[in-house]
Amino acid sequence: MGIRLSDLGGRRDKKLHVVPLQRFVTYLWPGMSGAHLGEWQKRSFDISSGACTPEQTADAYRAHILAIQYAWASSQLSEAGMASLLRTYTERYAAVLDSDDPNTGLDNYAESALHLARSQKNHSDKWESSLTTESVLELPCVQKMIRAGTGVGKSPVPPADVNITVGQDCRGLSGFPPSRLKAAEPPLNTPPTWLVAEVNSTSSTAAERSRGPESFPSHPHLSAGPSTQAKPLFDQHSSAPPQPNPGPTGHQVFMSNPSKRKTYYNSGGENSRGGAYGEQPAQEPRGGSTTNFKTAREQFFVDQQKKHSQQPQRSQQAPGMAASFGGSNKKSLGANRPRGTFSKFVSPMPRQEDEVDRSGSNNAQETVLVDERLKNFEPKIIELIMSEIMDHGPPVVWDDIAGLEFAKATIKEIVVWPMLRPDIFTGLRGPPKGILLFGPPGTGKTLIGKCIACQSGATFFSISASSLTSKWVGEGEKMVRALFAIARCHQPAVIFIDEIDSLLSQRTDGEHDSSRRIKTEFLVQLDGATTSADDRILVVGATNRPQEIDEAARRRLSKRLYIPLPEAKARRQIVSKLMAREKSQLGEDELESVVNGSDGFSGADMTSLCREAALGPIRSIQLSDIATITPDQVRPILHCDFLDALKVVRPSVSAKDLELYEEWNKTFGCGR
Ligand SMILES: Nc1ncnc2c1ncn2[C@@H]1O[C@H](COP(=O)(O)OP(=O)(O)OP(=O)(O)O)[C@@H](O)[C@H]1O
Ligand SMILES: [Mg+2]
Repeated sequence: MGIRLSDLGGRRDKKLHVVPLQRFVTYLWPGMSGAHLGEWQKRSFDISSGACTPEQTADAYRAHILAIQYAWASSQLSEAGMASLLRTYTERYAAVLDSDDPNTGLDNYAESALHLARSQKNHSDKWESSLTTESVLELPCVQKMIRAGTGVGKSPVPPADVNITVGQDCRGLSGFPPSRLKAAEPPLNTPPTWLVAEVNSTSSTAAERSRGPESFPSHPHLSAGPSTQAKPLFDQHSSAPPQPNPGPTGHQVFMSNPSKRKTYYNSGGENSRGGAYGEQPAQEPRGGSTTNFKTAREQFFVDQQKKHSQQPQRSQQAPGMAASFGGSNKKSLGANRPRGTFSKFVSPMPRQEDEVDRSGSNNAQETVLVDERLKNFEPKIIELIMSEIMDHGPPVVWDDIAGLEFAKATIKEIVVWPMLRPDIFTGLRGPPKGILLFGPPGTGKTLIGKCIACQSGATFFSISASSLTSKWVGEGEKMVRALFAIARCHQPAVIFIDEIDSLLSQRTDGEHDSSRRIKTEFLVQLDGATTSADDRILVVGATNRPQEIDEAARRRLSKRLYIPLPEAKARRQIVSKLMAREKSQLGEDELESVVNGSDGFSGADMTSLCREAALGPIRSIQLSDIATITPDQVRPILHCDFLDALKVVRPSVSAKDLELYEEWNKTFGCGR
């Protein structure tokens, strides 16, 4: 094939371009004739001759790059060859763009890209082509091409004519230089792909520009597709001297650094199949004076974000951008985060629900003692059990309990001392874990429970049968389990179950399943609590119907203490203690007669007797004086008042009932 290297004669620095140009043409069209090679040689030499304006040079290099891409895309060029050529021509192209010498460079890379990204005109937009889709078809060269396309095997134009004369003025057609006309004349039946694409894109670009700047491609400088080849290679308007350099700004300083640009192009040019220039400049290392540098793409997104600050950050690249950068991984100002348009927007502001949840959880943490052992229980049940912890209220001391010396001593021995000295009460001396207080009503069983709560220093749970029963099936068992679990978390603990007969009455065949399950669960828990050596949980039950307690519960409440009716001494103490708080005049003999007259009375009955006697002074006041009398004028409680009270207050416990208690105490009781 006849490569006419003779055409290179007289050109300066021709040696520098012959070899790459030959290789380029060989890569592009292995079977190309010498006319093609000459065309490329001529163009390359014209570019490097210095006769071209920087704009023309940049356009020419860009055309080279596109031609390389087309050749590679049409399998006319290997990938390695494409990468090598791309590297060469992108470096040259970048050098023209970056150079701040107005004679050789544009120094407007970023600025130009920014303008284009904003769909604004820059100085490259000064060129206005007069070509339209219709007018381009009327061009002689196009007509020739059309005619040549209809012919077979004929070349209408001699190969020698297929040359591009760069930089020559064109007077024949406004906006379409003769070089373009020459280049457009088809030297072969099938013109080179780049040439056809270029002509087509030129016409389309003219049509687009006629529609206004809005329809202009957003990023023609960096776009790879044919439609983005928006500017002609060489036009008369672009030969005008470049715009005065406004002075290097931060980004211009960076972009005018050819070494950095070289690194930029080398970084991804070979592997970036979809983009002509590989990695975008956003991946350049930043620091020092380049910290404030923003690439055109970054600046574009910043502007977009400012414009649409109310909208979520865009994650999708603009179509032009995506085409330009090939869709490879790019660093940007967060625009390529994996948060798509339809992905959930996460507001940096705390949500109201979060605030509620957080406060709710805090409250729950404050009200419910979190323990690993309680994790399986519902918070609601735990909260209910915790509310059953007895509020100490008015303190009750042992002396407030009249009589009952043996019971008090036993309870002190079982409850108080082991709590105080657990190291001594070990082994066989270990206290019983279950106590049953049984006896006639009103004898002070509940009062003893209150005293234990106050004096033992243990966590006191006062549980009634009603608090453990629920209309919901299964809730009662959960309550029982939760009760003992919480007690284990708060050792030492006393679980006081008043009226325990209602909870642990003997199981019968006719009873409801739910109450039977609660009893069973309670017995299971009671067994564990009363047999575990490590747990310091005391279960105290009180009942005035001990004979109704289930035998299994009776066994578990091993210390069964009879709380009998108060003896005469105890009754005296009750009256004396109550009268000491009131204004009374009760002599020893008179008190003795009251104690003797109240035989068989319970502690509650003795309290009722004193209340009745205390109303005697009021009843002696005249009705006319009741509104005006002062407290000091009310007379003291006298013996006669007790005698009147003894007439109306009767013992609440019958002798028959007492026999049952005595009998049961002899059978199951632990007292003397
Ligand atoms: N031993 C006592 N010493 C002082 N007061 C007592 C004594 N026993 C009973 N009382 C008085 O009687 C009231 C009722 O006592 P308490 O409620 O403890 O009786 P109880 O044995 O629990 O009766 P029930 O079996 O009906 O529940 C007490 O508030 C107290 O005023
Ligand atoms: Mg009671």
